[in-house]
Amino acid sequence: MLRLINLTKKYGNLTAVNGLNLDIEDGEFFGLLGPNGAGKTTTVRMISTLTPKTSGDIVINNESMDRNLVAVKIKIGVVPQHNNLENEMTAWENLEAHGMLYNMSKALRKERIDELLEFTELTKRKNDLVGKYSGGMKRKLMIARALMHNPEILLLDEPTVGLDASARRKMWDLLKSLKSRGLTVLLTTHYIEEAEVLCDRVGLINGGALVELDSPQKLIEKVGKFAVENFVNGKTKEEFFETREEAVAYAAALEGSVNIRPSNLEDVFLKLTNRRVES
Ligand SMILES: Nc1ncnc2c1ncn2[C@@H]1O[C@H](COP(=O)(O)OP(=O)(O)OP(=O)(O)O)[C@@H](O)[C@H]1O
Repeated sequence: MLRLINLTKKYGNLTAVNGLNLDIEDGEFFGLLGPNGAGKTTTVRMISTLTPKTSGDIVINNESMDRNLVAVKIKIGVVPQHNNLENEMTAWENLEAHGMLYNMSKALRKERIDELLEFTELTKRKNDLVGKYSGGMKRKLMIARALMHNPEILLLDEPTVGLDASARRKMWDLLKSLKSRGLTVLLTTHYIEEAEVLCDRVGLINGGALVELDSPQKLIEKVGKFAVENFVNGKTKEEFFETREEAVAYAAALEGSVNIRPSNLEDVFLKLTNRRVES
C-alpha cells in the first residue's frame, strides 16, 4: 500500500501541496485529477524523491521513506511528464542503462528488455535512436524503462499529454494492460476522460488539497447521472438529475437550446470547485 500522510510542500509562501492524506491499495489504479497548478506533479515528484517534501510522510508497505529511502525507492517506477530519455541512444541502450543503474544482472536485463520492448510494441525499432521516435513511442519507452526494475508502484505524470487522439487511445490500452500485471498505479491527469476510462478511484485535487475521493461512477452519481445544458441569453446553465425522466421533464419547460447528456467527472469538479479542470 502507498500511504501519503499529511504530505505538504511549500515553495516559499506558496503551499503547492497542503496536508495530503491518501491510501492507495495494492493493485489499484488511482488517478489524481485537477487543473494546472493543482499540485499533481509536485505530489508525484515528492513520492519519486525528486522534490524534497516540506513535511508529512510517504509510506510504502509500512516502510517510511524517511527511514529507508533506498528500499522504498526501488519499489517505485516513475514516468515523468517530460521526456528525459537519452535521445542519442537507442531504445535498447536506454533500457540497458536503467537496468545497470539498478544493478540488474546481464541475463535479467536482457530478459526484461526483450519482454518490455514486446509489451510496448517497440521491438522492431529497438536499435533506432530515440531522438527519431514519435511522441507516443517515446512515452511508451518511458513506461518500459520505469518497469525495468520490476517496481510494485508505477507513478505516471500526465502520461498522454501532447499525444494525438489515436496515440492517446493506444496508450490507454497499454495502461489498461498494466492492471493485469498487478501493479499499483498512481496517475496524474487533467483529462477527465482518461481518469474515467482508467481509474478505479479518483482524487480531485485543487489548490494542493483533495476536494473529493471516490470511484468515477460514485462521484458522478453524487452530482446526478444526467445533465441538462441550457444555452440561453449567451450563457450555458447546467442542472443535474438522478434520472433521465426528471431531466427530460425539466428540459421540456426550458427556452433556448437544450441538450441532455450523461454527467461526467468534469461536472463533479465544476460543482465542487467552480472551476474547469481543463483550464
Ligand atoms: N520549483 C517550483 N518553484 C516554485 N513553485 C513551484 C515549483 N514547482 C511548482 N510550483 C508551484 O506549485 C503549484 C503546483 O504545481 P504543480 O506543477 O504541482 O501542479 P500540477 O497540478 O502538476 O499542474 P500541471 O498540470 O500544470 O502540471 C503551482 O502553483 C506551481 O506554480
